[in-house]
Amino acid sequence: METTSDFLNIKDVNTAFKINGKYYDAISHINLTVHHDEILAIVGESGCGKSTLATTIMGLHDPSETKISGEIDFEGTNLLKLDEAGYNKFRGAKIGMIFQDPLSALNPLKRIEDQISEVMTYHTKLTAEQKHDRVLELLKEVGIVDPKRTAHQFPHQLSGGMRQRVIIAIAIACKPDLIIADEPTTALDVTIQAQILDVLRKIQSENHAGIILITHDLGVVAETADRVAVMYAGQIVEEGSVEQIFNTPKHPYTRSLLRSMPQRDNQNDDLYVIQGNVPSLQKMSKIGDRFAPRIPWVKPEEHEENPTMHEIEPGHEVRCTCYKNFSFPDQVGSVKA
Ligand SMILES: Nc1ncnc2c1ncn2[C@@H]1O[C@H](COP(=O)(O)OP(=O)(O)OP(=O)(O)O)[C@@H](O)[C@H]1O
Repeated sequence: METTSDFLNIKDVNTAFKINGKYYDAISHINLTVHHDEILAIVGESGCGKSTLATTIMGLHDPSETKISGEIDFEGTNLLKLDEAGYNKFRGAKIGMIFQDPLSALNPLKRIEDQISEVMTYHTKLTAEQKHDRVLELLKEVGIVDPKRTAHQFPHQLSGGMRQRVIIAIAIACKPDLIIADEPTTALDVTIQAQILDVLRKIQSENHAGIILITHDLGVVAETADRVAVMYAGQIVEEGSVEQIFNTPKHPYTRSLLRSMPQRDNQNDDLYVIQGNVPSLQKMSKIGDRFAPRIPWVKPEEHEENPTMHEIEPGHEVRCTCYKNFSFPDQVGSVKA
C-alpha cells in the first residue's frame, strides 16, 4: 500500500488512558499511511477512538495519564520520541489542526488578524507587513468575502461558518503538509458544511497536503474523502478507497454503518439501527472480534481468535474472517460482494 509519496506512517500505535490507577487501551495496534494529495477519512461511532488517534498524532496527551507505544513516522521523524519543544516545531507549522468547535479554539479577546499572525510569528520570519498581506490572502483563500473587515473583527462578531473558516486559515497559514480535521463541520448547518468541505478539498489540491478527516458522518466521507479507515472499539476494522468502502464494504461493522445511513432515494425506509454500544475502555476485550457481541447471530467459529487485517484487493483490507459469509438477520444466504 505504500507509495513514494507516503509522508505519515503510523506503525502499531497504542494509546492507553489511566483510569483508577490502571491503563486501558483507547486505540490498539493502529497501522495507517497518509499520502500527499489525499484526504483520508477516519470514521466510526462515538467512542471508537478517532479523536484519540488525532490527539496522539498531535502529541496532545498528558504523559502522566497516558501510555503511548509504537511509531509515528512523519517525514522521517518519529513524533512519539519528541518532547514538548520538539513537537511545537511541528504543530502549526508542518501539521495543522482543525477542531470541531471553532469558538473555543479562538481567543475571544483577540482580533482575527492577530490570531492568524500569531502562528506565523512563531514559525516564520515574515515581517509585520508580510504577515498582514498573508492574513488577507489566507482569509480570501478560505472564502471570506471581505477579508479586511473580518481581519479586524473579534470571534463573537462572526458566524459559526466564518469562525470555522478562520480556524482553517490558522491551520494552513504555514502551509502544513498534514492537516488533521476533527469533525470540522459537525457544528455547522448543511449548506455551510458543504462550503467548508469545498475549502478543505481546494486546500488539499493546491497545497498538496495530506488531510486526515475525522467524522462520524458517512455523507461527508462520500463527498470529500479519497480513502477511508473505519474504526471500531479502538481498532481499524476496514480500510480502502472511498469506492471500495461504499461499493463493496466487507466488515459487518462497515456494512452496518452504511445501512444506518439515510439514502436520498429511499426516504421512506426505516433506518437500520446497530444494536448495542461501543464497549467502554474497561470492558474492551483483548482477544476475539470486538464487534462479535453486536452480531450475535454470527457463529463463533466464523470469527478469528485474534482478528488480523486481510487484503481483499490492492488497497482494501478487512479485519477478521467473519466478513466472508456475513449477512443481516433478515437476509437469506450469504452476501455477495
Ligand atoms: N482522557 C481520557 N481518559 C480516559 N478515557 C478517555 C480519555 N479520552 C477518551 N477516552 C475514552 O477513549 C475512548 C475513545 O474516545 P475518543 O474520544 O477517541 O472516541 P471518538 O471516536 O473520537 O468519539 P467522539 O466521536 O465522541 O469524539 C472512549 O471510550 C472515551 O471514553
